[in-house]
Amino acid sequence: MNALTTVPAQLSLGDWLADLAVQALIDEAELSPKPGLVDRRGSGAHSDLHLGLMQASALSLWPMFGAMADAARDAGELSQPLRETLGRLGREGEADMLRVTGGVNTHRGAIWALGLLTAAAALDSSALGPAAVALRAARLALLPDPGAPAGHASHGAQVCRRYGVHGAREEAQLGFPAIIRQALPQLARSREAGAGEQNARLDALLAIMSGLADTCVLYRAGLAGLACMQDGARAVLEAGGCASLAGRRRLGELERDMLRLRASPGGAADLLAASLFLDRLQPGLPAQIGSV
Ligand SMILES: CC(C)(COP(=O)(O)OP(=O)(O)OC[C@H]1O[C@@H](n2cnc3c(N)ncnc32)[C@H](O[C@H]2O[C@H](COP(=O)(O)OP(=O)(O)OP(=O)(O)O)[C@@H](O)[C@H]2O)[C@@H]1O)[C@@H](O)C(=O)NCCC(=O)NCCS
Ligand SMILES: Nc1ncnc2[nH]cnc12
Repeated sequence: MNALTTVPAQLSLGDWLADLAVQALIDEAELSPKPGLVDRRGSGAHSDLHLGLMQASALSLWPMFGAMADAARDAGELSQPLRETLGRLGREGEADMLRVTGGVNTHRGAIWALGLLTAAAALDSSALGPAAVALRAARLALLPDPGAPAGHASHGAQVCRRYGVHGAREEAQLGFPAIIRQALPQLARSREAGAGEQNARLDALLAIMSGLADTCVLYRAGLAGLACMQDGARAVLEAGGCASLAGRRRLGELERDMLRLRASPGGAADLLAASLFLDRLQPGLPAQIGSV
């Protein structure tokens, strides 16, 4: 029994969804060994991040996810005012995150992906299958966000323009294909093959990395770095995945390459957290979550 399976009678839909979102972020951060990323072993390719900071950052986002879910439940339908509220809550959540981390960007992409998915889940808690939730999130992401600051050239915006790739915005607008077509099917296959839960989650991360245009990797290591990440991740899966000796050797090689390039797949990590969130939603609403 744990806090996720023992749902107290008083938990509201927003509290439940916020719990799942934060737990997914903590599970992602703690999952080890992840190539180039912060995990239980250390800081990966980062000099300003560590596990404690990732955990504190994840916890700081709980009120924001709850507020996004409540806003969506109250709105009851996809609408422009709801999109504007979510944008405002996302920016406020980002400011809270930066206060907690002393200005380090830990979870910007996760606020975006998990914020949309949390709101999408709350919009219709009778349809919590991954594809249905991702589709509602995509429809939210397609609505304009007039409150977004103009003229800010984020890392993602810079490399999307330079290399002509799709970044976090388009991933959401397309209905999270990296999650729906790569991560969740791989998670199911690896579990089915008896890989064990941690190896299955690592395999899901690698499935995302094998195709994603991760703008964090592109910003630090360019197209050659991105190709190295994608090829290396595919090689681990083709060798048998993280539960196999050959796959583990390939994972070690990928890690050495990522550290040499100072490349960290932060976008893929966010999408793994979003995948774990959708995976936990699949059984549907627990009976104890009612009209609170
Ligand atoms: C619309 C936004 C998504 C803005 O997106 P944009 O691409 O313009 O901006 P970025 O600031 O680059 O943020 C995108 C973050 O998304 C993650 N990501 C990257 N590639 C992908 C992808 N292909 N698909 C999905 N997600 C992706 C990634 O987040 C992780 O990386 C962060 C660290 O990044 P960065 O600071 O660039 O990297 P460092 O190397 O550490 O920096 P240096 O040390 O080198 O200086 C980390 O936080 C991870 O989370 C990208 O960073 C959206 O963000 C937006 O509009 N937000 C405003 C409010 C809003 O609407 N909120 C949500 C409402 S529901
Ligand atoms: N585990 C992790 N390491 C580095 N950046 C990240 N962004 C999201 N999760 C991350």
